[in-house]
Amino acid sequence: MAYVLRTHQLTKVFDEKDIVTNVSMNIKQGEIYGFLGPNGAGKTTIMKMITNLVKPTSGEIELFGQKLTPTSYNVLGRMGTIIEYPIFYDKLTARENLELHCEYMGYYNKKAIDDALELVKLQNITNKSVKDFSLGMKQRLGIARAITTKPELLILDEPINGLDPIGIKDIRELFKLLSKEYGITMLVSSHILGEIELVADTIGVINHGVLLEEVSMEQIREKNTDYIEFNTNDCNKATYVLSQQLGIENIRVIDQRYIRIYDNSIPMKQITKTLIMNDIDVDSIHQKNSSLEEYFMNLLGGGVVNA
Ligand SMILES: Nc1ncnc2c1ncn2[C@@H]1O[C@H](COP(=O)(O)OP(=O)(O)OP(=O)(O)O)[C@@H](O)[C@H]1O
Repeated sequence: MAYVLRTHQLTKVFDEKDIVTNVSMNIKQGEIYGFLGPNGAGKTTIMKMITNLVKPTSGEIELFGQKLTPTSYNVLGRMGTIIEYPIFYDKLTARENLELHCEYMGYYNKKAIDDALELVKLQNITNKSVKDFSLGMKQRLGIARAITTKPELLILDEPINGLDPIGIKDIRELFKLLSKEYGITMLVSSHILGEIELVADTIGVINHGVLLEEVSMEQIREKNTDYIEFNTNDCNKATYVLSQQLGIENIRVIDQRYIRIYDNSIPMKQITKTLIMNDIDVDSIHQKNSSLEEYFMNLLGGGVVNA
């Protein structure tokens, strides 16, 4: 398996506070890696360490198979990044901003600028200065800037933040295009699951600086378990009866109103019968599929991951 980016036990302590702890991420060539976690989880700090903007307290970063050091300029030149909000020269146009950027990077190539502007659909906005751009246009220009130098890896920190649904859809399509057509590996952070799950091949979930899970979307979909859910006014008695009489252990009480049974071996009919025979009122009992959202909510212990 070819990895474009790996971190090994990456750790950052700021002011004696553990901000990132022993994070080992593995990003494969060509994939979109969704980096999901609530605000303040440590995503930006990790991205800054990967781009040499912040020095790790300990641990290692491996980019394109090479260990990242303070002088890894060649490796950094193979990446395009937007970390926090993209900053532009406000009075200049989109093209002028890209030209300046390319000159600064020592990579002036008119065709690359044309291609990048076309990819993000800004090729016809010729006279407008960036100060008159919408947030979505600025995000798209940020991506254009990150891809003008033909990077192999794109690192984008919350690129969808603050965009309207149409802007989000545009960016999502752009990500897929960059990944599938141009083979660019992407590390994209977000605190919103709905944005990430539609584009990512692999998801890394982080909370309080700890990587809780790194899993492919395919595996996640397989892991989504079925359960039986019913509504009752006496959850305590119901859980007691189900565990004592049917031996069901995998039970969860939601809001003191609903009970979920994660045990496929007992038929729904038998559960209903047992509850009724024990004088427990049961409203609406049904078989359900737990959603992806619940899976992540459980993992994050209620952290914000949905819009
Ligand atoms: N230079 C710094 N000095 C001290 N603390 C910092 C510094 N940079 C970040 N932090 C703290 O590290 C924690 C993680 O911040 P970080 O920006 O990495 O999180 P995040 O997951 O990207 O969240 P957000 O989406 O809100 O930016 C926060 O509590 C933040 O206050």
